[in-house]
Amino acid sequence: MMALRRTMLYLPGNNPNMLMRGHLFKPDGVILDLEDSVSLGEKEAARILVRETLKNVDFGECEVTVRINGLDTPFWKRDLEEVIPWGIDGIRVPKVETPQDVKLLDEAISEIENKHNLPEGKVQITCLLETALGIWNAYHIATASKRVTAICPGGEDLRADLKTSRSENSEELVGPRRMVVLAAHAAKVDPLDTVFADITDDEGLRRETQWVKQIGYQGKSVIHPNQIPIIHDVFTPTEKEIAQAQKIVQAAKEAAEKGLGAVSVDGKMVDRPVVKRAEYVLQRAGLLEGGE
Ligand SMILES: CC(C)(COP(=O)(O)OP(=O)(O)OC[C@H]1O[C@@H](n2cnc3c(N)ncnc32)[C@H](O)[C@@H]1OP(=O)(O)O)[C@@H](O)C(=O)NCCC(=O)NCCSC(=O)C[C@@](O)(CC(=O)O)C(=O)O
Ligand SMILES: [Mg+2]
Repeated sequence: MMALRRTMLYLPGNNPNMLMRGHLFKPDGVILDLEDSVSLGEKEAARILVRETLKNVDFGECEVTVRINGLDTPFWKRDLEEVIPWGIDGIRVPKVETPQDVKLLDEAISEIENKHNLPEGKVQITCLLETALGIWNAYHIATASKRVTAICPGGEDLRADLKTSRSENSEELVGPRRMVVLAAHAAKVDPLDTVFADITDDEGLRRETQWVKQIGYQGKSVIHPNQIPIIHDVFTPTEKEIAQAQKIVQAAKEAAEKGLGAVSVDGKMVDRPVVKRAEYVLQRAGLLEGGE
């Protein structure tokens, strides 16, 4: 079945309560964070805490990712060495700007996998694109290694790099978000959206999530457990959508049996792209095998 990444919850690497309990809120994934939620003075202690959490906590069905420090810092290699041996699903790497960044990371991960006799290539990479250069290079970054399975705009850092600020409708992120989603689909990796910073604005979160879903995103990073049900609600097909998709798939099947390409359902043309979209709805609902 299609692996869902509707919500990826950040767990600050210096907060034992959040590290141990985050998965209980049932996000699709958790991101144990060693980067921007941890101050410079706490980097070493957080790395140890994150390692111990990985060793001792059963995260159940959650995808487990660690956000390491940037490749331009003295921390990232030690971060990798401490977390990769403990069976994580992936590394989230911040502020990626070029395909060379990805290659460097890929090689460093392979070295650690080999050293610990782990199957090479199992650890996936999610790239955060948080500068204008990173956004510009999105497709080349997404295709720089087979390990890359997702790319995400990093809205907060991006606003800083673009020398702008957070506006009510995040207009400043429209272009970057569209570039990332296009690059992700071209590269056949998951486009995952950035965080919504106002943890009290449920309506704003719902509106933003509906918009990013509409332009092709498959999920969103999350900073507070209260955001999870809202985002799941938006990204989970409704009963009405499922019923419509089943009707379309059934009509297409019957048409194919009669040797027809296009048919109409409820007065609207159903051809191959419409069927593909309906199949995608059923895959997201866990009712059809397949999908990336
Ligand atoms: C905002 C706040 C301080 C509020 O806390 P408060 O404690 O006041 O909230 P309360 O409402 O009191 O919490 C009620 C209960 O939920 C628990 N609880 C809360 N949050 C939880 C959580 N995350 N995980 C597990 N548990 C949680 C809490 O422990 C309590 O549990 P309990 O006491 O047992 O009842 C807290 O949420 C928080 O720290 N969030 C994560 C912040 C973070 O990681 N930032 C970095 C990642 S973004 C970034 O880097 C930008 C980016 O790079 C990224 C990109 O786009 O990807 C870019 O550039 O854009
Ligand atoms: Mg950031």
